[in-house]
Amino acid sequence: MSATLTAAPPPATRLEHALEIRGLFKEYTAGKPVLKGIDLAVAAEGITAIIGPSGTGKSTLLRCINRLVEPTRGEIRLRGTELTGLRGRDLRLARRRIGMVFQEYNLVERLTVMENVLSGRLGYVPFWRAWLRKYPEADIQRAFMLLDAVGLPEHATRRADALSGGQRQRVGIARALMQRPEILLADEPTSSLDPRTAVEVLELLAKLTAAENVPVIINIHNVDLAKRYARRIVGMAGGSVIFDGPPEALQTHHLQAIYGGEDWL
Ligand SMILES: Nc1ncnc2c1ncn2[C@@H]1O[C@H](COP(=O)(O)OP(=O)(O)OP(=O)(O)O)[C@@H](O)[C@H]1O
Repeated sequence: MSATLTAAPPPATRLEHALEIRGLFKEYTAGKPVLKGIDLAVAAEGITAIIGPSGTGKSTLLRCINRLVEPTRGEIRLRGTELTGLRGRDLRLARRRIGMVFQEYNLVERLTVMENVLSGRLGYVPFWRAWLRKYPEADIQRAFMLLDAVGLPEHATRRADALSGGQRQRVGIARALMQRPEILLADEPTSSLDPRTAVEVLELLAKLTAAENVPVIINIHNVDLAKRYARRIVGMAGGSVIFDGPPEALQTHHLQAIYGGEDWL
């Protein structure tokens, strides 16, 4: 199916978009595209949830945005900056504008919680400062503020490997916000967490990103959570966007089109 089932959210001017993706293709193997011409404009605020079956290209899409995966062709603009084709220093500068939260947290296990949060500034501080762990005082103050905001003020000096999954993901969120990103990408951030902790983590993510005016794109398997926290749902199937609209517009027949079949509903 190639047509999008529901019209995109109301038209907005270019300035209202944090990110614009046009005609994005990704082929890991020549001639076998995983992403088949994605067009997506992401508003400068709120959570956009990407749902879709395993293997449909959701992670590939997020990873094309921060160039962990090299797009085959197409355009990706972050507030006007074309990201595809950037190299070296320009790519590093662009990457620090994009925060990332991972399913498996990606913390440095042997470092403290505070050091992990401060590592969000690695793209900004000179190498020697990071090496000597001499971060500017303003960064340290902000790290304490963020640790407080994610509910872990008393854990600053604990090693990351001493934390629970939910606590680790809170550190992951604090680290991403430490970057002061212009957009935050979250790839299945709650898939490794129990249902209650997943809600707590999403609640926190929604609250903090709203407070800091950071738009979020989240890949998420749990459709109920997507509908609860996102202002926009993007449904992918077979490497294409086949639904794009507000949560209340997502109906059973859309889910059947996205995930296939009907016996599971
Ligand atoms: N590095 C890679 N090299 C080759 N193929 C890859 C690579 N990464 C992903 N793929 C393939 O691309 C397709 C899309 O994978 P991707 O991880 O983007 O899907 P997904 O929708 O995020 O899946 P899931 O929900 O299970 O995480 C899959 O067929 C996968 O096997």
